[in-house]
Amino acid sequence: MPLKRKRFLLLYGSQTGQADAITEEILDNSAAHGLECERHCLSQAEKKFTLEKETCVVIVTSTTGDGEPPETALKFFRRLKKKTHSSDYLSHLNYALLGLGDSNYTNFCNAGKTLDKRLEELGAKRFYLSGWADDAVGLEQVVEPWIEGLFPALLKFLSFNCPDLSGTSQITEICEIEVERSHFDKDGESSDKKIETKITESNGHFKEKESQAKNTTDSTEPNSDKFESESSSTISNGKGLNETEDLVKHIEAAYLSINFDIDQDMKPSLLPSNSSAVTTISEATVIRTDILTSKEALKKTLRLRLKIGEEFEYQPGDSVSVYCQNEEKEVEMLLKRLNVLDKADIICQIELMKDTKKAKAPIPLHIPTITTLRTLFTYNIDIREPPKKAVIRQLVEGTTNPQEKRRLQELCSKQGMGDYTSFIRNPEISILDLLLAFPSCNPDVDRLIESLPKLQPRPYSACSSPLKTPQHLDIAFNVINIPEGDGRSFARQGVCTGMLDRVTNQNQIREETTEDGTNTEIFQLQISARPNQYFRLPSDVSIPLILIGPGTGVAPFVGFLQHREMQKNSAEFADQAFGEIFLFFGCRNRSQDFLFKEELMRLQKVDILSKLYVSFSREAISQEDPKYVQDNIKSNAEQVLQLIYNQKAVIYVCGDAKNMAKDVNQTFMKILQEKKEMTESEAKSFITKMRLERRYLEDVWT
Ligand SMILES: Cc1cc2nc3c(=O)[nH]c(=O)nc-3n(C[C@H](O)[C@H](O)[C@H](O)COP(=O)(O)O)c2cc1C
Repeated sequence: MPLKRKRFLLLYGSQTGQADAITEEILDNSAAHGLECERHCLSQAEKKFTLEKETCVVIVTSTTGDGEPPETALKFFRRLKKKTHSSDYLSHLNYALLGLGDSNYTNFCNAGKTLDKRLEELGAKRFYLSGWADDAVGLEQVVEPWIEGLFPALLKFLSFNCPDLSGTSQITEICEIEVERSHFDKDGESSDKKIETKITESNGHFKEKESQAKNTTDSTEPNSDKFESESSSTISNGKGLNETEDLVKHIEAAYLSINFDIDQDMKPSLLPSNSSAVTTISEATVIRTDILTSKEALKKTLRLRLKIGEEFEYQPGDSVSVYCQNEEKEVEMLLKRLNVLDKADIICQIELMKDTKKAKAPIPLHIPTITTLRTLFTYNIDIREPPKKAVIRQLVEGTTNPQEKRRLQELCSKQGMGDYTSFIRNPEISILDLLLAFPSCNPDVDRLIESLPKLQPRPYSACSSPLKTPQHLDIAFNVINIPEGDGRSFARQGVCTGMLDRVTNQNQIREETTEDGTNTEIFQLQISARPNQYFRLPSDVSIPLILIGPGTGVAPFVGFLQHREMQKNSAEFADQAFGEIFLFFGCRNRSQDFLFKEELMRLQKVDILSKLYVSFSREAISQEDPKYVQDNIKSNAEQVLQLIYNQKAVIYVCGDAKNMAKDVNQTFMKILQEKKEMTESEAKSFITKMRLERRYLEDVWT
């Protein structure tokens, strides 16, 4: 009788596909370690798996929104949260947890951390140290060592707990695993030091012993040259090719094949039939496009008016996901570089390879089975995202020139982590850039389809109110322009903002007007609603609002203000007192990028907006002139604190997470210390309390 393989359950909660891809990798590695792995999305709880029946689970979950679990995991989290669960509810369960997050957000890895805490509260035991991977510095810095250490931990745990092997159900032996990981303190602040963490398990408890080690990523500086520069010797550290090869992980087993020998009358589909399993996709028509910035402005900001169907529901504060497509020219260049231009428009079928060695390989959810290569690379696959190391590993296979091969090996090796960050991740190198820089690399298209990620829809905040324009929804965004250089072989626009700019180009209007405008049907878009559970107006209209949104961060607040205007004018709220609204907006220059200027001034005139504070960063001459939103918050500290203290105002922050949201937070800390004579820790607790009460809300992006 064949020996029964040791089994574990693998779960993922993913918003944009990274946790999904990471668990794919774990699944792929499981068979090689002689383990049986059952992988499910957290949305499948109670359908495909039940935690109550499991003994060993590995969970990878990201965080989204303002510290929330991915949408697909919400139900799972809610179920675990139930107060009726006893403290030994999951005492039979042993788990390993990897949280994905981004330390630019205040609640770093909050979903993972909340889950970790809850599992512990319910009696589950960790058999491996929880990892917190940071997208701000590169997930792989934690993910790779975490996965490397996971398998020995799993094998050790399952050996002692697998009845057919040891006959014991208790962990009796000390499990010692060494992992290197980036370290984050309790507040989610990223430390630039690499921590060597020694985990020692004894009777189900872990002790952490930390010693600082050198940060490997700071040894190389970005280099704008092609990749075969002298820096290759920096990575290889004097070691020969064979030694580097040892460190390149195995290539995932091939599992997809493209069949061109099919009925050419079949209709290719743009989206796979199962792509809308969780989300409802609706049609919207762009009926008006305004340029909100002047010709002289550094960036072009567009406002698009979308005609939506009755079924499309949203609230101010919500976002809308726009399904986008890659630029025609870029797709053409890539297909050409892959030597498949001659087959690009032939209808083909994407099939599972009959003899694949990949365990339980499904056709990825984002890939339609009947398609053409051009359709696939235009609508379904992300060709811009810097190639992950798994993709580079595949490129190594298809590369003939030894020097190029070696360089690619280095870039996806453990030692090449620093170079990967400097040369691929930071300059946002695309698969096409990489292929153009490595001319002897000719990968199989089938393999690339397997490993390139899904082209994700892009979220934009609604900047309108359904009360004011029930048939329309407005969005506003900067058109992203990325220059050539730093390894990028050509100048490009952002995938979605570039697409929206191109398709509306002929119909863009510059003067801002508040009238309904043209109703020419410009372009048909596919969209889905992305509700923002907390970033909403309070139902009590008497609560004052402090809105902080420089640049396009002001977008949701235009929706908030229009909504309040409609409420104020309606019979339903006739006898109600409305709370004050302060808006802190910031831009470079009043004549160039004062977005929604007319509309905001109108809203102030009709007394919806109580105070409009605008800072112009490029106009400030003296030290006293407010440069940024936080400067205006500081100079109006008394009034702001009065609203917060005496009237329980809600603070909303929207825009750049990297600098602005952090600076605003710091400013509130400072004014609380200065004006309310708090200590630093009291001010911190005050803001934390406001966050917990959902009175300090952020909708920020990196
Ligand atoms: C809209 C949005 C909101 C996010 N909010 C947070 C957050 O509050 N805390 C955090 O640590 N990471 C946050 N992130 C970062 C993601 O967790 C991180 O990029 C992760 O790798 C995504 O994994 P996924 O693709 O599996 O969802 C956010 C990302 C996006 C796009």
